[in-house]
Amino acid sequence: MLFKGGGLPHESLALQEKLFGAGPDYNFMTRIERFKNSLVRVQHFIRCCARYNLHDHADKKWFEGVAFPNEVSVLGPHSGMFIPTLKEQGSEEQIQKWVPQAEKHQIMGTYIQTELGHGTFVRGLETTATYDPKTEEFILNSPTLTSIKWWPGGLGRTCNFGIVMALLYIDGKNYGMHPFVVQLRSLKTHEPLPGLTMGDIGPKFGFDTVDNGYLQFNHFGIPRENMLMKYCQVLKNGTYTKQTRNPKFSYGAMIFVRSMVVYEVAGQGLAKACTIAIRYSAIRRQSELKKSRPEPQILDYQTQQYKLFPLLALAYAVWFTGVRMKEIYFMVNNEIKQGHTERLPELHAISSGLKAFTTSMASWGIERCRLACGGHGYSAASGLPKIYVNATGGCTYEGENTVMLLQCARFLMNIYGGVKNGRRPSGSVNYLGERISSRCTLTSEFTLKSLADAFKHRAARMIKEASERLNRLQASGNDPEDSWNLNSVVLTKAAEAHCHYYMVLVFESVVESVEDNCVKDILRQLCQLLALCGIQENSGDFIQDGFLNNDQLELVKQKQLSLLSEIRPNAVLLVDAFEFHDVQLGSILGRFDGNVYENLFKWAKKTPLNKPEDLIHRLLR
Ligand SMILES: CCCCCCCCCC/C=C\CCCCCCCC(=O)SCCNC(=O)CCNC(=O)[C@H](O)C(C)(C)COP(=O)(O)OP(=O)(O)OC[C@H]1O[C@@H](n2cnc3c(N)ncnc32)[C@H](O)[C@@H]1OP(=O)(O)O
Ligand SMILES: Cc1cc2nc3c(=O)[nH]c(=O)nc-3n(C[C@H](O)[C@H](O)[C@H](O)COP(=O)(O)OP(=O)(O)OC[C@H]3O[C@@H](n4cnc5c(N)ncnc54)[C@H](O)[C@@H]3O)c2cc1C
Repeated sequence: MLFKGGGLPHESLALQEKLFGAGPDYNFMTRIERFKNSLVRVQHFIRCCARYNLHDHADKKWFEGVAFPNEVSVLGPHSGMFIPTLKEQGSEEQIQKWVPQAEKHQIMGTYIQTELGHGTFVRGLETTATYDPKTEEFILNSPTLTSIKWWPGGLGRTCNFGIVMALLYIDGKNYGMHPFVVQLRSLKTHEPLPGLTMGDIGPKFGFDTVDNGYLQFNHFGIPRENMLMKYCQVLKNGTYTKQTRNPKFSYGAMIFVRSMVVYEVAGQGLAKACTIAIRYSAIRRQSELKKSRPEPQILDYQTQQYKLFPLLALAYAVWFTGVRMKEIYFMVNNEIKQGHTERLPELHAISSGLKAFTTSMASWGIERCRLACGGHGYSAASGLPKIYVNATGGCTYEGENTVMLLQCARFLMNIYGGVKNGRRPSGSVNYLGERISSRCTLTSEFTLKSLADAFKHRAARMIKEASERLNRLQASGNDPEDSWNLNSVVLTKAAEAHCHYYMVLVFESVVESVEDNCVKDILRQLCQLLALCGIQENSGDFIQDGFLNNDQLELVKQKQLSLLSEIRPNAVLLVDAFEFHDVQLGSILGRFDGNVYENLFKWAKKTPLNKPEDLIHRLLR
């Protein structure tokens, strides 16, 4: 209950739905079967929403976790991007027109931005929306091969609507990228409308249950009222008006999803992988620690603990950081709605930075969990391959991670430059205005404060050095853009250090807020381990300026190792506390009842390759 709040009743309801709990095994299906199966589940999910009166997004999420374990369904882009963009960018009239239909799933939409030639560089998108005052229509067109829309989830076969991001042209003038609501398929026949060429982009690394698609416009007309007009309007006669506003408001959908991904993708994915690997390591016995004694649980090997417990600590850290990220998003978004846009740059920076930092760490961590399960980890029965291929998508979608770190760094450079000119920073960067001690206060006690301070020192120093290096590159004759590029590796590392500090700080604040002393002690150990592993893995950053010395580094190593033994008795309980149901884990290795071998054997017998009458059998006979 530490994590889930009021979610459990909905989860139990979802688990009672036979269609979600049973059915064919995902691992034995072809891609088309996986997709069809997911659609059947989507329809059943929609029926459940009506039956149980599920309107609140959080309530629906509990159902989705059971209905679509470790995968994204076409409901992801619909409820995560289509509806939020309508709500955030539409006028009151437009919201009234489309949101109720979308929420009742009478129309299904997606977010159509990326093109064959451009994903990262949004200003390089080529799709045009040209206003024709005679017909009062926007004419959408794909002028080049590279302008074909490519990737949007649900576009291939499912969605009948989409929000298309396109360059607005009026009277030959380009007004930049704007969002347009576009009907894509007939509501009667589900066929693509004339003027549209569309389909699925083909098999991918993961995301089998999503029909990521392509879309080419051939001078396709949509009514004037279909441009989302909360912030900008095109009047009937073609006059363009806009509220005084930040032009980056049209990037709002991206900030929203980035903010959600930290918890929904990185936090959940890594916590599930740790649950599987740690439970399995308590079941699996191998080799001998002492002659003539029973084989130990592999979790008793220090090296196994060294692989898994830092990841467990990371899973908790990312989970807590994800919860905090969501809170910050909703807080700042409310401020923005009331006209206070001051914190938008910080929100953009922290959501970009944390999205990148946590999805990269989680992706790496999930793969480590798989390796820690030995041979059985390589089997699809472990559930880990599916978790990995879907979670690692988060490193690319919604802004490729390096690019996102550079956006975070850009903000950090702006803030640091401001501090040099006497401005006081606030929020997540207020430490850049502090006098940071160059003396390390770490002692063998390793208080959370002293650990967080070490990360603060590292982030502040790396940001300062990145800024100074940028200035030096410019002073030596490089233009600002070349200087940025020549400094970009250093900049991404500074952004990572900032995010790392933020994560340690969030974890520390959670530990401080816990009242139960026993829980507090255990969480403190995890937080210490997270921080100590961070110091050791990045030790160069901490010793480069003499902040940490060799003796202290030795203490760090010793404490890390002693924490492994301290955490061991609680390790299984700590993953059980995530409260994932077996259905959500989709893993034989991670089963709650521990019946691993018996079920692996049953599962293997069911594999389609063992069916007697098939082509392979005839060929081999
Ligand atoms: C309770 C509710 C729960 C709901 C749950 C929802 C569930 C969601 C979870 C989802 C889980 C799974 C679903 C997954 C489904 C997959 C969906 C994937 C969808 C997509 O991928 S959509 C396509 C996404 N595309 C991108 O992200 C493109 C990335 N590129 C960019 O964003 C930009 O091009 C850029 C890299 C940021 C550069 O932009 P630009 O060139 O315009 O800007 P500059 O670099 O020149 O900077 C200028 C200036 O603007 C600032 N800035 C940039 N972006 C923003 C922004 N978004 N907001 C505010 N400010 C921004 C920048 O910092 C500069 O500022 P400065 O001049 O320095 O002050
Ligand atoms: C599973 C999945 C689902 C998706 N769903 C959607 C969707 O629903 N809707 C939608 O519109 N899009 C969607 N996308 C597209 C996605 O948003 C883009 O793929 C993503 O933004 C990355 O852009 P890109 O493909 O252009 O990468 P590229 O920019 O081509 O990246 C390639 C490499 O170039 C580097 N690079 C690029 N620019 C810079 C730079 N300025 N500085 C330094 N390095 C740089 C990157 O770091 C990376 O290493 C999806 C993608 C995936 C994988």
